[in-house]
Amino acid sequence: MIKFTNSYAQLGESFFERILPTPVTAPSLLLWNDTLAEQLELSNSLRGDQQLQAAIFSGNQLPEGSDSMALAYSGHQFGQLNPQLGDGRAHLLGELLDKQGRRFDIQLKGSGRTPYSRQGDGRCALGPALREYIMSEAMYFLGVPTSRCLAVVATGDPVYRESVKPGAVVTRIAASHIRIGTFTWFAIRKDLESLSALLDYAIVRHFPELDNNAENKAIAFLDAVLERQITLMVAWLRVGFIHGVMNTDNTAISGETIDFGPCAMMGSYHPATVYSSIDTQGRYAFGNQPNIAVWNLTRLAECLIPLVNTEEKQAIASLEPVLLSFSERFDQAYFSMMGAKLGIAEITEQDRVLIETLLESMQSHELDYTQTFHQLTHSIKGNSPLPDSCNEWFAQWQARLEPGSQALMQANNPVVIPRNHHIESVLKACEESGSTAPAENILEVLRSPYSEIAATKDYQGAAEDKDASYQTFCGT
Ligand SMILES: Nc1ncnc2c1ncn2[C@@H]1O[C@H](COP(=O)(O)OP(=O)(O)OP(=O)(O)O)[C@@H](O)[C@H]1O
Ligand SMILES: [Mg+2]
Repeated sequence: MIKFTNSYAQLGESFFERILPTPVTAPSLLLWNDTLAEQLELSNSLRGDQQLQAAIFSGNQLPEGSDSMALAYSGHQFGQLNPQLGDGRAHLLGELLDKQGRRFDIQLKGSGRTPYSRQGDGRCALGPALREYIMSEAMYFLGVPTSRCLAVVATGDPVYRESVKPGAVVTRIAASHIRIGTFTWFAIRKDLESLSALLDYAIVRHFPELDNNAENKAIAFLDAVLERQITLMVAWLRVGFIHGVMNTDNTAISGETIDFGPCAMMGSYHPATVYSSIDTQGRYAFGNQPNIAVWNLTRLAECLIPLVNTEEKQAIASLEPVLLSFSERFDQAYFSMMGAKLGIAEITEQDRVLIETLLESMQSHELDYTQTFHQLTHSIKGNSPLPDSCNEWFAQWQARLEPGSQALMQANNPVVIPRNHHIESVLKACEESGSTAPAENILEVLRSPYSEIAATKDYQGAAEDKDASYQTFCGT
């Protein structure tokens, strides 16, 4: 038996709608994350029974102890408030404790309509389900805080997008699904009781080190969420990740990456890199992500105002310094990370110049972000892999290196990332052949992104056109 617990359900009816997944015609298990299943102690109860796994993780069979629900949340989408979002195609089955006692949500995505579906069909196409699985797995092994996937189950039903696609349900595991938009849901409805209960719950679940009885707990909470967002942004910037749709409904309080809809990896270094077809203004461009994180945190701070002080002005005066601290704290964390990418453990003012100069050259020469740092890692005692105009920079950098530099660089510079064109061709191959072998092959490589295995070289190459024409799409 799966040992579900349902702590979120205890928050009460204003937080969700109880709703069962809609059954599918012919569930068949495509991907199964054995290590994750093991970590969640699921393996014994499922006994490697693929039919049972397919039945449960398509939504056809509700496991005992599960309390299936769609969660309520709002969200600022591209800066505009959408008060009425919520899980329109997802069902939280319940929570599981892993071997270390950490609590995780088990959620189906693509599992049918809910009261929050609006015009949507509640479904997910196979390609995006596989994409979410592969990308989140890659991020996890790159060392980026992220939700993960346990399974992808084909439904046997068509989904209607720009063309007819095979449908799938993806099972997501996350530290929780509390989003900034969850706070917004209650704040804009002026439901202070629920808002306050949500804050208490989020503190217990994600920040147990904070004192839930402290008078200033909302401020301490904002500070803790902000710290996790800084860690997340720095991790994204380290590996070249572009989330693509950093709306407040896609920003988890836990600080994990969630929603891999239109995400992509940057090829050639340029802070303005955008691949999402709907992000015409570059709001969610690679280098703009930290700015958006602050923007999103400001929306969270607004929700917290009534919990800080009945005097709005005083509440704002207490919350504002936390938001204002982002810039300096992020700056420190960012340059420290970039220093590590260059093998420098403790960076100085001069090192900052060294970092910025390199980035400028990479931008003007359109150098590949991942390949350049990987090559630098291997050129510590060798020749420069950079264009001749960077020779002076290269000499300065080499002179700055320390005994631990190479190990530091190896730990911070992946040898392989889930490159856009490789991911797309894997998804296409899976869709056309009906086999998941191409996905399993790339996953094997992406699960050791800091060391080269036999197949790594097949996935290291940049796209011929440097992704100039690459586009990602939302709502798939
Ligand atoms: N096919 C669909 N049917 C119903 N609702 C949908 C569908 N696709 C997206 N939505 C809803 O639209 C909103 C925005 O979608 P978005 O693409 O950000 O999220 P998502 O990928 O579905 O889910 P998540 O953020 O949980 O990963 C969400 O409320 C989502 O539930
Ligand atoms: Mg979303």
